[in-house]
Amino acid sequence: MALRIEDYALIGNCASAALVGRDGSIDWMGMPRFDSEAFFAALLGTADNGRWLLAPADGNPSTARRYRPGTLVLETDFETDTGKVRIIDCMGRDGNGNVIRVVEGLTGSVKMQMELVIRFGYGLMMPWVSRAEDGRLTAVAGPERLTLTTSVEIEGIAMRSVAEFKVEAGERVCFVLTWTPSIEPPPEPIDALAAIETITRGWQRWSADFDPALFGPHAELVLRSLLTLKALTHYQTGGIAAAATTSLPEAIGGARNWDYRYCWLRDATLTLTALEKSGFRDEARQWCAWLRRAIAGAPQQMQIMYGLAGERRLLEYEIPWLSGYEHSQPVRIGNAASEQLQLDVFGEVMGALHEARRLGLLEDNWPMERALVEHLETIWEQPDAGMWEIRGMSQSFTFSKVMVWVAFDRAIRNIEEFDLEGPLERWCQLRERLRLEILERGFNAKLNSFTQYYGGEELDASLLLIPATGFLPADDPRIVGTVAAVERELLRDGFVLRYRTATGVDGLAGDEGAFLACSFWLVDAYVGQGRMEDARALFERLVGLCNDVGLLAEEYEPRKKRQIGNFPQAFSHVALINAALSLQSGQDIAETIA
Ligand SMILES: OC[C@H]1O[C@H](O[C@H]2O[C@H](CO)[C@@H](O)[C@H](O)[C@H]2O)[C@H](O)[C@@H](O)[C@@H]1O
Repeated sequence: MALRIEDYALIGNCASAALVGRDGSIDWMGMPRFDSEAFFAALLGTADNGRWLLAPADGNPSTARRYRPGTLVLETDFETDTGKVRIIDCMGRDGNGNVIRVVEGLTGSVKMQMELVIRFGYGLMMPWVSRAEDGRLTAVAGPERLTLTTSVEIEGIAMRSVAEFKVEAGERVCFVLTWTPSIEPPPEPIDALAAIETITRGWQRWSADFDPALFGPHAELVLRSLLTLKALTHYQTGGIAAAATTSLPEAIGGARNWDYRYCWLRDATLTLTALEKSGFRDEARQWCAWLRRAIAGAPQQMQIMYGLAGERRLLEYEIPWLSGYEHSQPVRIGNAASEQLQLDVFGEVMGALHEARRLGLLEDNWPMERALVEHLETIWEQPDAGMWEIRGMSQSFTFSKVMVWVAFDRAIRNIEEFDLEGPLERWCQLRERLRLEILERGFNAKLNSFTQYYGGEELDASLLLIPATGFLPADDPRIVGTVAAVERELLRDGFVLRYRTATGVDGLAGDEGAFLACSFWLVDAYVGQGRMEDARALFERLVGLCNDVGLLAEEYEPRKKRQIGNFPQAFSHVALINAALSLQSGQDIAETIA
């Protein structure tokens, strides 16, 4: 069985990623892209679905792990009765991507085991494993090839490649697993030790732009969050994956299991804002370029999410041969949310592009934005699936309408601030009409709160974001009332739920945990209302949920005290960064969505 989600750490090369367990097993990985078919899929099944174990052979070693500061180079120390070893894990881009694993003897002598089980096609396809002319192990199935370079003697036993070897203090044993298309020549061998140092320096150069003073006492965790966002950003395309995994469940044993290895405009736009506010302008520029390419075309065909290079067909299907994380089924590939109408996305896109223009990162894009807003004029009154991507009946979600307001507002500001052409008066009238409509139909005076959707009586954590849009300030009595209502209705064991699943609004069976981003938004709301003690206390509680290497999944199950949902998730880390920023500056994140 796979480990607890928080027992994994992320390594990656800004094109694909892998999860390394505390036990030394890489249980999730595909190459060359985040959304490639995994060849290690034990995370969602068993060891027979592919994994790469490298660990002491005997006993029950104690482990401690960390990233090298400012990098995605992971060090796991194993202490046994006979000695101590360190495994250094990281990924590079030699070939079409590789994993480098080095066992370093620290003290004594440790007997090690290695078990490599490659199953291409999400844990299903057994490859043909053979020796290349130079003696290296190669595994081929159809279009894919993996090549293992090591000095260790490997045996094939029961469809697995295994080895046992001893590591003495001061000794280093290297393994490099490289992915290449099978039609290309095998990869050139590399110097693993030199590559690790180069990769370390590359990440540290990136981290050098980080200014801890902006973030206060938890600056180190913020840097880890930024590194995680960077790791989820595809270096060539600029597309940002929402998470490194598919189908880690929102409730253990449940069916709310989705594929997050794609680029959501919402998540990515918020990621861009967090990166930019943290001083990482190049990423912001790259993202703008990605966005322009992805949404280029007919505005009515804009999607809420795309593949990493802007691919549009993300057909959702189930893969029944994987038993699911702790038997949480189904395991899904692709995501049908790509076909939904989610009106908030227009606000996020227009907000991000307006901000990019203000920062001088955007030129000549206005005709496309104008076309998008003109299209929005024709559809904004429709009910939608909302930012939570419900699969039940569409509704007029209040937050969606607020984000429609944002889209018109930023379009107007673009015209006014940058002297651009557009139907200013018509859009001003629409914006005002929306404002009045939202205040009338999205606010319930009896509850003294905004509601999940027009005319409803339920709460929704997305409403906590209203001050960040500029629609109303954080200290407006209607916002204060909404925050109080969220505290009353959506807090579970001190963490915020997205909404009450029991109402059936999402059309899905079962429950889910507390959505971590929402709890961070409550921190922002407290800061906005000057409730600094509450803000600090909640923030401390939340950062206490980060695993030993600073990573967060999408959700937390307070009763079982464990992380759940896809991992690590950009949304959670973006919210952590913004909350740290707002706590440090002592004010709400006015217009984070802009
Ligand atoms: O729970 C239902 C939905 O869950 C996923 O969506 C969530 O993750 C997205 C990516 O981080 C985020 O943008 C969205 O706001 C979240 O609700 C899933 O992708 C959906 O298909 C599913 O309906």
